[in-house]
Amino acid sequence: MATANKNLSNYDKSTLPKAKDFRFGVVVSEWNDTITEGLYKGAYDAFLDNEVQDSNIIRWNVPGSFELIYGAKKMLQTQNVDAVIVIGCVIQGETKHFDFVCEGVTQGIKDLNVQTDVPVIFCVLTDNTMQQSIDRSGGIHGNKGTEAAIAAIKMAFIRQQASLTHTYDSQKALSSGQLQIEDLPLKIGE
Ligand SMILES: Nc1c(NC[C@H](O)[C@H](O)[C@H](O)CO)[nH]c(=O)[nH]c1=O
Ligand SMILES: CC(=O)[C@@H](O)COP(=O)(O)O
Repeated sequence: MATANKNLSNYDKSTLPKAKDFRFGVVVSEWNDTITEGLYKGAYDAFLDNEVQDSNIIRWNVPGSFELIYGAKKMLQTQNVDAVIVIGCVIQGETKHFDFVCEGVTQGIKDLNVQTDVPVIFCVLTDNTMQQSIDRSGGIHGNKGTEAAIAAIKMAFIRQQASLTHTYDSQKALSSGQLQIEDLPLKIGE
């Protein structure tokens, strides 16, 4: 559904997982900073509205959207976070640079979601005009930053549940005798 048909920034807190104990990283591009600051405010306000503690929101800035990839990689490698949001705003200029930046960031963030265990939420506007960016960072079409924070809360919960499920299954199988210790994958140094 196109954003123009529905403001996706409205959410019902009662339907969301409890986020009080989650820690979130947010990597923010400085390109088009009037837009990225609006996106960040949307995300930050949504986190606080869902009882995320200010001290559990870690913000780093990077020069442009292409650097969001490296920034997110170092964030999840060095910080104990349950999810990361990358915030950027790429606006079409005169050349094909827009295409390469957008594709590069998209693929890079996708790779991080495949290769690492921490969800990285894609909050990068790829707009034709500044007005489209204004409309989606707290304007008539809502705030993609708000949507990203809600997605981050949901994905952090999924990650938490998945780890519990994995641990529970193996312990349950072991205690019930269905599974012998030698059947478990050999883990060195854990
Ligand atoms: N034109 C935009 C850029 N371009 C800069 C790149 O993201 C990158 O920082 C540069 O190529 C150096 O690696 N970045 C945006 O975030 N938004 C733009 O509209
Ligand atoms: C996405 C960009 O890098 C772009 O805004 C730069 O503008 P131009 O294509 O006119 O050099």
